[in-house]
Amino acid sequence: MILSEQVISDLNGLISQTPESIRVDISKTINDCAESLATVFYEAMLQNQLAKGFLDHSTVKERLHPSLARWLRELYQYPHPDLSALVAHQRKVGEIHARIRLPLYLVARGARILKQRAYSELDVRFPDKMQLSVAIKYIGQLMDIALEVMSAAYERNAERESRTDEAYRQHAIGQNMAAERERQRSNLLEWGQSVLLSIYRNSHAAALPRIVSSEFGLWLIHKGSSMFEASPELGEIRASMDRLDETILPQLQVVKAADEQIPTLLEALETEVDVIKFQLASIFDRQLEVENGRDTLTRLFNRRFLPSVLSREITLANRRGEPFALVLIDIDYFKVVNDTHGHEAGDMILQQTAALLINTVRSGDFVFRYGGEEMLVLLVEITQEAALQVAENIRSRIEENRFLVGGGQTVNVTISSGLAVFDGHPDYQHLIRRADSAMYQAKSTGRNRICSA
Ligand SMILES: Nc1nc2c(ncn2[C@@H]2O[C@H](COP(=O)(O)OP(=O)(O)OP(=O)(O)O)[C@@H](O)[C@H]2O)c(=O)[nH]1
Repeated sequence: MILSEQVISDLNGLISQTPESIRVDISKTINDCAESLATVFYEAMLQNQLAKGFLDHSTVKERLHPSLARWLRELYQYPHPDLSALVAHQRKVGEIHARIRLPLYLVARGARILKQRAYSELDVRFPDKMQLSVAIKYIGQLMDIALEVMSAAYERNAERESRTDEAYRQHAIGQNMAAERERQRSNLLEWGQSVLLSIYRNSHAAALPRIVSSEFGLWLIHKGSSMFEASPELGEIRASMDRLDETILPQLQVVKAADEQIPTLLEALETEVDVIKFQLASIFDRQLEVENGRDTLTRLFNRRFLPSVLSREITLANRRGEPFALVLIDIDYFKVVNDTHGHEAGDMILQQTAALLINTVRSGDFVFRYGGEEMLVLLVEITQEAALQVAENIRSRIEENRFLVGGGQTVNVTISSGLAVFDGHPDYQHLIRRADSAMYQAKSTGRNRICSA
């Protein structure tokens, strides 16, 4: 049964369980106090700092109050003219909440406030305790059902929006990073020069160009911040920009051409520009490294994509009833290999290990570079027995392989693996933790072996 059918059947159940006389009285009660409920709701929500951000706009204020009162009257109307229209309306409300990105917990908080207030109204209107308890149940359950429909619609929409956000981010990232890096670097330097030129020409008393409105500043705020979302460098760049615009430029603005303060201020300006230059280079370099989600050394999938892939595989495994498996692989004594043959040799071994893994698994499987010398293989639609077979195949092929390390030399390495088959737990971290402890068990029981979680 799809959600709306289920909900309509629940609504019908609730209505038929609740005596008509009570539904009539509730409808009257809510009708009478809808305005005051909306007022209480609004006052309580405005005390919440976050809710305030969503509601404290005059248009919202003017509209929300009457529309909340209308919504309450419709929800508790007697008789309900059309349940599917009522459900469709709740869905629409959920979609609006998703569009404005109103957090779900605030909606739940709002519903709680309304229920509490409505219950105290009922206390007055239903002196009979038995009737009061039926009325409370009716009010509470009906609001819970409305909330359930809203949440489902909310989730669907929020997911769609976040997919679009991600697609946009990927598109932005997909642009020519190397060219963009040079362009923004030169925009930044150009801004610095324009400040110097204004001072040199002594025309700076009028206005020095603020970095935030420069070509570089506009790019950073409108494009850079979505391309490099959540990078720590962004915060550093913004802080430097603020110091430039709020402290250094205003001071430069008021000094005279020959003022001896000028060199100190220009030095401070140069330092901030250097900070931005450095952070910008590091942010771009990291992004270039990620290059379409592949690790630059091994060309394997980057670990960054692991949560997305695992969440998707868990959904697929549940839907198709076919488990998948993780094999966490760690090269044994890799530090010794590095120390003996050099870091470059180590890099070459990592590359050859990655190629061997890719050539051993099916094309529907995934291979990630999990850490320095750790790789993670995700085997789709597989049983425990078959996964163990694949892991053993990988182990023996690595053991037998002669890895080239330059200068015509070859070395042998072994790996320790931890195998964990999806056990139905919805949190992917749980599966990774199981593979991880199995791998440690393989290490502690002698290496060059596979342990199952
Ligand atoms: N060449 C190279 N070495 C790396 C890379 N990433 C990590 N390493 C090295 O891998 C080594 C891992 O060492 P440890 O974690 O101590 O483990 P181990 O020597 O492999 O020993 P066991 O795992 O206990 O068998 C460290 O020396 C890292 O420097 C890389 O990209 N290239």
